[in-house]
Amino acid sequence: MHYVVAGGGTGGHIYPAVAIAERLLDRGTVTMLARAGSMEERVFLSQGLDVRTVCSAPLLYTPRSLWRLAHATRGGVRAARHVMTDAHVDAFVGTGGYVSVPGIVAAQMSGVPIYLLEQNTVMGRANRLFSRRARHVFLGFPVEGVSGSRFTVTGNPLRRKVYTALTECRLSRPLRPGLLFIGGSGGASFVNNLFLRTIRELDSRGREVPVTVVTGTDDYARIRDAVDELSLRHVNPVVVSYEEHMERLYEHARVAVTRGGALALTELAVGGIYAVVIPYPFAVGWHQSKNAAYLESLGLGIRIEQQSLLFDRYLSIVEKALDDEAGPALPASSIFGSDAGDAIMRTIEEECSHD
Ligand SMILES: CC(=O)N[C@H]1[C@@H](OP(=O)(O)OP(=O)(O)OC[C@H]2O[C@@H](n3ccc(=O)[nH]c3=O)[C@H](O)[C@@H]2O)O[C@H](CO)[C@@H](O)[C@@H]1O
Repeated sequence: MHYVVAGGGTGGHIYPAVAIAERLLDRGTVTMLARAGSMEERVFLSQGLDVRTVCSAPLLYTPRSLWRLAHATRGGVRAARHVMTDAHVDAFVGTGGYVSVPGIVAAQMSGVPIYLLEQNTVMGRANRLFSRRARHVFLGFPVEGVSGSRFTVTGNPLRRKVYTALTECRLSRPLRPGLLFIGGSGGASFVNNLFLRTIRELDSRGREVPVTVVTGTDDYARIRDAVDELSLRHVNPVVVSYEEHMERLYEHARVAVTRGGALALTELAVGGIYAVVIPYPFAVGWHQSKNAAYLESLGLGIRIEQQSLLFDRYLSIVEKALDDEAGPALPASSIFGSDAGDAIMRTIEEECSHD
């Protein structure tokens, strides 16, 4: 079997593409589509994946017609069609981001079955436009108003190493005592500022808790300098700009303060790491807030909106969660209790082997 996979732009699109490719590689060969010089190209190559570059245009104007869109991204579609016709392709998988668009259009033109992943509780723009053309849409979270046999709530696929480490983390209770701050794949200055205020306060209370922050590359120097200036006595925080091996940070965490990105929330839920979620307030359709609400409904975390965050209340939530050695229990038959990557791979394999 030969598969083509595309997803790009941010970690929330790129890492699910890696996770699916890792599983499909057990069953055949995989070619990844990426924009030249992009984050997805760098990540795919670092994972030893076979990459072909295509150019792509933003979906800024949400074109209604596939053919108008095909025109706007014609260079990318041409390159993607070459990939589809060079070898017999059994399936195309798109995990979102602009780069998946030429892949979807090329797959449609070449008669290759299309599979899509929607990571969030709200359908993204590209998936809204293309889900009718997909043979199957995998959902990382239940999506309001979406049902039917073509849609399956699988949960979000995680990279194998991350999934294994997190599952072990959840099973080997009690959890390690660390507090982790993550602002999504690009970092978030709001989360970084909250980290500074939190460590100052925990230090003044004499609380010796291991704290790590992943700042994002843009804010790294500012936060590192600010930590040096605090001259802390009890808390000795680790400041990281970007972590290639997130499992190493998750392994030490009991609680995470995080944005509401679908992949971060999935990873925390799988690991049984309590999530204090401060959703990005400008996310399209408030999807981060809705992602967080879903986690909260399962008792796996709490949602605090940025606009209404009261520091003292927030800190008492964090401290209470840090004192809970066992962490939250995963409800029976929750979507976070099994390997979504394997489920997606099995569906694609089964459906394509009947063709
Ligand atoms: C601002 C915005 O609209 N962000 C969106 C973007 O999130 P974004 O890409 O920021 O965030 P996610 O939390 O979904 O995914 C981040 C991924 O990057 C990884 N990671 C992160 C930091 C790091 O240093 N190293 C690392 O490997 C995480 O382990 C995770 O796998 O796509 C997600 C999936 O559609 C959406 O839910 C988010 O709303």
